[in-house]
Amino acid sequence: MRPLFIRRARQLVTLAGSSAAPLVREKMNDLQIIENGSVWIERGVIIAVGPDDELAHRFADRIGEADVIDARGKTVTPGLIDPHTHLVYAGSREHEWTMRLRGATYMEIMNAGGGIHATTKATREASEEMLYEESKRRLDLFLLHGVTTVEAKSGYGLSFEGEIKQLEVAKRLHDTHPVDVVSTFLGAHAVPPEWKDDRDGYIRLIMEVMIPEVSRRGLAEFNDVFCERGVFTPDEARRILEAGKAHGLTPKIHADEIEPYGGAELAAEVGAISADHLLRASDEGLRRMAERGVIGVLLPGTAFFLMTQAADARRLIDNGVPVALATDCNPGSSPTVSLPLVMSLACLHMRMTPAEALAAATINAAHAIGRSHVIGSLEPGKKADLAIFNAANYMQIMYYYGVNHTEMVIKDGKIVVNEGKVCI
Ligand SMILES: N=CN[C@@H](CCC(=O)O)C(=O)O
Ligand SMILES: [Zn+2]
Repeated sequence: MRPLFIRRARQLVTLAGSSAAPLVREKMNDLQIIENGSVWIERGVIIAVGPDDELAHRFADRIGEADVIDARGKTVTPGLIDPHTHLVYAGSREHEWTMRLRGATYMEIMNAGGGIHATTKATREASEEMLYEESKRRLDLFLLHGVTTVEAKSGYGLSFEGEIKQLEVAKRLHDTHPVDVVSTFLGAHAVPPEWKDDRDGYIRLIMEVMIPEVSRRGLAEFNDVFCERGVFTPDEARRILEAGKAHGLTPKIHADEIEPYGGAELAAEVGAISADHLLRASDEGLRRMAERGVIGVLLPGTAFFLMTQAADARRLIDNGVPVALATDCNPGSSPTVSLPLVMSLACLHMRMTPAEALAAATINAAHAIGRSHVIGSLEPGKKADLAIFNAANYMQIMYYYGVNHTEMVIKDGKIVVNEGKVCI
């Protein structure tokens, strides 16, 4: 494999120096930008990052053996990282969207057997092959938007076989697709209809059968619960998350999305790596999250698509909670793969600065999935995962909202998107 030399980026956004701890408060605005910057890559790893003249001098006698990418006029960033998706599912729910547009609420639709239950039915019925193909198409689209790593949750199987099938598909996608897929077990996404009259039986199935087997097979690193009134209570969530911990699965929580429910407090109590959604989190919950270093993963695309007030990102940032951003890609509340659009929404609906949004979708997102030592910034020794945007500066990636500026994506040192097309 020839070395790769990316040269003379108008802005090379490195986010260097934050691998040990996520960026918080004002530090989220410090992107460590190099003007006219270059990157030298060998065998999939970043070897050097710096001003072009410095690197041209250092590698002068090796430039001839390298593939050179001219990034003049472009903005180069770490590959974007999406730390909250429901990537693997079958079917779609546009008819429910129409019902919501006519006034039905998300929870009403779910309680009437639609929502998560509808996607669970479709996902259970899909063959592993169909599930793989549908999810692979979505993963291609993520890549085309500059995303090189996604977290992917199960939670549409809601049975032993169904959950394992989803996680197996996620693993196969990770093994076969350039985008890295990091798996989270979400057996506690909803109580499936067949367990309606014995919810404790379902919770015990999760704790005593699913979690041990998911862990034994190495199918997930994280364990998540949809902790919301009418779904799983904080006490139930605590039991499930503690059971996961006992089997080496790190907790994550869907917390305080629809009403204040103690999810943020629980995230801090169990030592979750992240608490996600947080639209209605209490001040006390956020204070405890900041104290324990729990990342707040915010999902402004979900609030936008559910037509509700977005999370108060400023309140999180001012309280010292490290913030990451994600698409929440799923067929019910956020059917998008565009992390750049989510970054625009973070600015427009949550008043994050473009710098904060980019930090939240790179290094802080890496922290939210326990990968900050390998991805999320452009530094020697890290994976060579980069996105090249047809934008004169990082702000334009978000300012021209709804436009996909991704021109090239480098994954593990290989060009996998060129001129806006997947070229694997
Ligand atoms: N809130 C719960 N889970 C998903 C939605 C899943 C669905 O509607 O299918 C979310 O994060 O928004
Ligand atoms: Zn979710």
